[in-house]
Amino acid sequence: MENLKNERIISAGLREEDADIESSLRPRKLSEYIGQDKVKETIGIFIKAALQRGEPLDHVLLFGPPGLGKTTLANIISNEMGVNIRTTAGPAIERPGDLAAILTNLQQGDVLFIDEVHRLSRTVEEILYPAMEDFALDIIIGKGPGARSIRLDLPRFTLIGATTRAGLMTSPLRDRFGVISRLDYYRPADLVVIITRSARILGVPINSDGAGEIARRSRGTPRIANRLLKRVRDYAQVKADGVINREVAVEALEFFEVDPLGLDQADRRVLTAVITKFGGGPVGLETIAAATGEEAGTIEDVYEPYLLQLGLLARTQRGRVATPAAYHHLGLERPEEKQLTLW
Ligand SMILES: Nc1ncnc2c1ncn2[C@@H]1O[C@H](COP(=O)(O)OP(=O)(O)OP(=O)(O)O)[C@@H](O)[C@H]1O
Repeated sequence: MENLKNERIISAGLREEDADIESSLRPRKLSEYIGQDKVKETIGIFIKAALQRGEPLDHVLLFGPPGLGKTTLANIISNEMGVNIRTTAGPAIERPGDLAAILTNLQQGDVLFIDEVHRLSRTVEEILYPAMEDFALDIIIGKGPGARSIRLDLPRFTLIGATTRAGLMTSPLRDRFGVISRLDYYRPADLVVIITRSARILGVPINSDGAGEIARRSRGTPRIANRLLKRVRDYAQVKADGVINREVAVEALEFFEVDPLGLDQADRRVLTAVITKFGGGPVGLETIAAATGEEAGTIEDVYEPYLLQLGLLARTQRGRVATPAAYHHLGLERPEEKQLTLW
């Protein structure tokens, strides 16, 4: 499923093709971080207060869908605090010893960024509790009745945890973060600013209508916006004069089969099946899966969230239902309307 998610041009996950531009496009200062005003303001206040007191920043938990800028924000925080950042991810820390090694190598004030923090194992998490709370590491020496615990002091550090699934985190871990910030999908106007900035850095000529068209089809996600910009740039270079205006953007995105709402063919196939094969629903997930040749889990995790968010699909107790907006978007007639025309 991970693979399938990533095969799509509009997937929010990190793809190999993003790697070359992601680091060059990443804003370095809080003032360059676009959108997410509430999060930016909150973090800005905490950074300022910590700097004034000459103390490390409290632990920060960032949560929200992939590609919205959690890693970017963690790097900005360390930059603004003037400290080093050490980056790792939940699944990469397999044993308690791995985490102990990382923690004992930190300097005073350093940021430890743990992506996918909800995927830490319980035994690793238990090492983290005293580390976050008391800046201490409890080590057990020996085995059986003779075993004893010694406490090692750690430098005062800031843990920044990132997760797409805050609900999967244990509450003892969640409770140890002093600052919890939720990142939300970006408004098209913010994405226009991000796309225009990225185009400037990449040296791509674009006007505001061109940026607007890419923004509307980017699913509220900067990572997708930057990826679409790159694809449209190639198209503009080969099929037009290199300049991205609305016409070129529309043509290119249609060529890549990303429609005006940011849906690709796979999203439309699911939606069309609900309408044309099941009269618009309600229809169960398993039945949609059988009709489209996808797995039920994939539909639920990959396709459905964005369709629900756009209000094209609704979840009812009896199954999934296509909304009037879905008929409208696909240019299909609703059954009631058909009856009316018959009369
Ligand atoms: N607020 C922003 N302003 C400008 N660019 C942004 C912003 N947020 C993200 N980006 C761009 O989007 C790309 C993806 O961001 P980032 O890697 O931080 O996402 P993420 O939320 O950590 O995703 P994941 O958790 O999937 O790794 C970055 O290359 C960055 O250039």
